[in-house]
Amino acid sequence: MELHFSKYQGTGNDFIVLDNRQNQFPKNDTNLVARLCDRRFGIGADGLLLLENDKSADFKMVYFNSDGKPGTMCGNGGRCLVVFAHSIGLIGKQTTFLASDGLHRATVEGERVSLSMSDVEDVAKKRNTFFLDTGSPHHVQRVKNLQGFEVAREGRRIRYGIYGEKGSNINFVEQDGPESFSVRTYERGVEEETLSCGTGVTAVAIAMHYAGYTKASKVQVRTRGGDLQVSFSYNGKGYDNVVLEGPATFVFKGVIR
Ligand SMILES: N[C@H](CCC[C@H](N)C(=O)O)C(=O)O
Repeated sequence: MELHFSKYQGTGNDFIVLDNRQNQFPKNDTNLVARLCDRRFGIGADGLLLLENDKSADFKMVYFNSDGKPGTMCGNGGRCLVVFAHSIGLIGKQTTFLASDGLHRATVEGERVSLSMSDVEDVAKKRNTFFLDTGSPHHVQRVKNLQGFEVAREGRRIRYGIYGEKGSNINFVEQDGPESFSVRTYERGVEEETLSCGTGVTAVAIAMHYAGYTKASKVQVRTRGGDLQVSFSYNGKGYDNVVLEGPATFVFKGVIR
């Protein structure tokens, strides 16, 4: 078996990307996916993305976390897959694709991608923490001194302590200005801090607006791997017109034998 792959990254959240329109990838092989994502025994990535055929959209995104198990929606991965689809000539500047949480629209301009995200029905608030689903589940917590914060240790404790086996992604946020925030995320399925998490950044922007820390409907979010923008409309109960915008970059390609 010979598998051609590409490596992409979106604000430092990195992915192995494969064109699986011929269905040749053994996607039930959890150990293989985990091994390909392993940074010592494999190519190394936070996740693996398959581009597949779909009846109603330009393509389907199938996403696995680096533990080899199917993930829910991935915002950085979605942007990477759009750039990949554009590079193989499958799509033009506009596209619609299917992911685990439904249809997404995207616009690609070089390495910049605007990606529509799921509506957010509600935000649960508990003291200074929030829980919401932006296609993936996210805990959002305000902290002081984010750069010195023990993200992996605290993230792991909350992920297993509060959210149990199913778990959640855990985001820690500090406000930089009226419309800007810095975020660090412990990712479920990677079980480590990653340099950026797109659905997490989206969750942070919405939670901070919901709590009144920002009045802006377009928020700048800084991650360790780069900057993202999130825009949205508040409809009195939840959020719609949610768009995540930022870079997605080809890194290298290769063959697995
Ligand atoms: N890194 C991703 C996916 C986060 C969700 C994933 N870790 C899961 O819980 O399945 C992103 O949104 O950019």
